Amino acid sequence: MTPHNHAQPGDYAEAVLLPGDPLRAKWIAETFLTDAKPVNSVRNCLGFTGTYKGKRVSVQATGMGQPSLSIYVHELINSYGVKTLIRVGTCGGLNARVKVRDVILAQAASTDSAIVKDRFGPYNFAPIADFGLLRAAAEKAEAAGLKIHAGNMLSSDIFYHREPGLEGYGLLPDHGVIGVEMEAAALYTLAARFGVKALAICTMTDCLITGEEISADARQTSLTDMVTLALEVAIEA
Ligand SMILES: O=P(O)(O)O[C@H]1O[C@H](CO)[C@@H](O)[C@H]1O
Ligand SMILES: O=c1cc[nH]c(=O)[nH]1
Repeated sequence: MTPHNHAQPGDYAEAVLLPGDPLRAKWIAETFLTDAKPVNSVRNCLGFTGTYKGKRVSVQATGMGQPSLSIYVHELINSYGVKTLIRVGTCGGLNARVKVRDVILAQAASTDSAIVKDRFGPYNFAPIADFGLLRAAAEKAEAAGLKIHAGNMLSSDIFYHREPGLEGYGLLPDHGVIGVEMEAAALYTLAARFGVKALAICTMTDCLITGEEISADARQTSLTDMVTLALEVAIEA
């Protein structure tokens, strides 16, 4: 069907979860979905469709970074008719309020990426989450007693900055940017361009202030909270 996806038309549900990691996509399909079937394995960027609480839902890995996510998201929207895209990612923490294992809803996504900046000429476009998805996620998290933070995420093209810790992020932490990952701004920009809904939910796995990192076991548990929240939002979108 596309250079990056051999799924057939109709293979994807209208709502798709988007982890960066293909093995996280497999884990989500095997752990949370009923009757999950593989729909894509081109480049090992795995995709699956199954059901959650009786509703059809898919999961598709995007790889790391905004160019990679943009390819998968562009094709999911334009070749497979996907209408709701929810990223389920990991992120670094830029604010002392956010503790490892906390879940962040990316209300907006700042970026250093040319993939967003170069599109709008003299304007600074503000990539934002779909308000309905954001509100649903906040309400469901609260009802479940899950601690969340909603705020401005940084989607950076750079994982390893030259400067250590927070120094690589300039004035952003002082302006309320609470976490750093590598995809949400491109996801929000594509969703805006094609008139579909998107939200990025991330678990904070490494704090750039304290250096604290999440263990493999704890990571699994925390990702369960995030994935369950994303699935609950996806089936009602
Ligand atoms: O865990 P994922 O979803 O891949 O997200 C984060 O992890 C990767 C970097 O380690 C980047 O893709 C970043 O956005
Ligand atoms: O992109 C990412 C993801 C996790 N931690 C970081 O510092 N950056």
